[in-house]
Amino acid sequence: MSDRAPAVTRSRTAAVIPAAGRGVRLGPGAPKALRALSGTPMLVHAVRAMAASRAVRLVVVVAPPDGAEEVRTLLDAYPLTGHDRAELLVVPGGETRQESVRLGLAALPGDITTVLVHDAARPLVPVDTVDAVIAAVHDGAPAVVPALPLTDTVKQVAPRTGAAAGEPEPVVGTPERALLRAVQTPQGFDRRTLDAAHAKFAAAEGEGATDDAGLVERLGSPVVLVPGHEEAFKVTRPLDLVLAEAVLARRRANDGF
Ligand SMILES: Nc1ccn([C@@H]2O[C@H](COP(=O)(O)OP(=O)(O)OP(=O)(O)O)[C@@H](O)[C@H]2O)c(=O)n1
Ligand SMILES: C[C@](O)(CO)[C@H](O)COP(=O)(O)O
Repeated sequence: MSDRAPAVTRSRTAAVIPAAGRGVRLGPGAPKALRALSGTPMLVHAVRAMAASRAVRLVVVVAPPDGAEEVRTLLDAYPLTGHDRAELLVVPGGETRQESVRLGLAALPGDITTVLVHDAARPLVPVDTVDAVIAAVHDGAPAVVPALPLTDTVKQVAPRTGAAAGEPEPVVGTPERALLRAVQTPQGFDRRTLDAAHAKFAAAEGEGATDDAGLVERLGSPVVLVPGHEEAFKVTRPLDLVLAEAVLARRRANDGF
């Protein structure tokens, strides 16, 4: 666990965890955040990952719109202990990730100045990555994103409507891979910057903003990257569950996690 964040900043940093998605790409079953990894709900892993940072005083979990009570009950069964003892709030979410984050931000107390936004679907992010994001915000960056270089080459295609799935798609370009990064969460923000971005672009809900830093970019504010971590991958498809179980098994074997 990092001790980089001084105690004085602890009271001003909060994490918002959007956890209101269905997990359609994971296949049928409970909402994704409530599914178990090594016997513990994915959301609990994500909450612990945020609370593991000494800088994080409050974690706001954004639950499915009709599931806030169920999520509160679930989290009560996994109390935070020791270094992880942050305050926990649960609020109902919305129809899109952007709307869910906006509802989470609305629940933050007025004295919070630094906000992390972290997908429940990235349950295994290491605390050193969390602390690196927080440290960069505290050093003055208004928006900080953990990111990794790509391993696949990426092709660009033209926007198409009505094409059948699996139909061959014409390629229109190949962006230079060395200039691309795959971005993760937690993304960290100066609270006023993130509030302004969500307020200004609320009307654009569902129109292509796939992360919060993207809204800050649209504001014209600078966004910087810090190194991400391969264990911060997003559990999206069934194979990702296999990888997550393998990571947890390796952690147990290495250090009794
Ligand atoms: N209306 C929504 C949609 C998504 N999310 C959250 O945003 C994060 C990233 O979304 P994603 O991985 O796409 O999750 P789902 O939307 O659940 O997945 P899918 O698109 O496969 O249904 C997840 O923690 C998810 O719970 C949310 O809080 N509210
Ligand atoms: C925020 C994010 O995790 C950054 O990679 C990602 O954009 C979320 O996308 P999703 O389609 O909602 O999973």
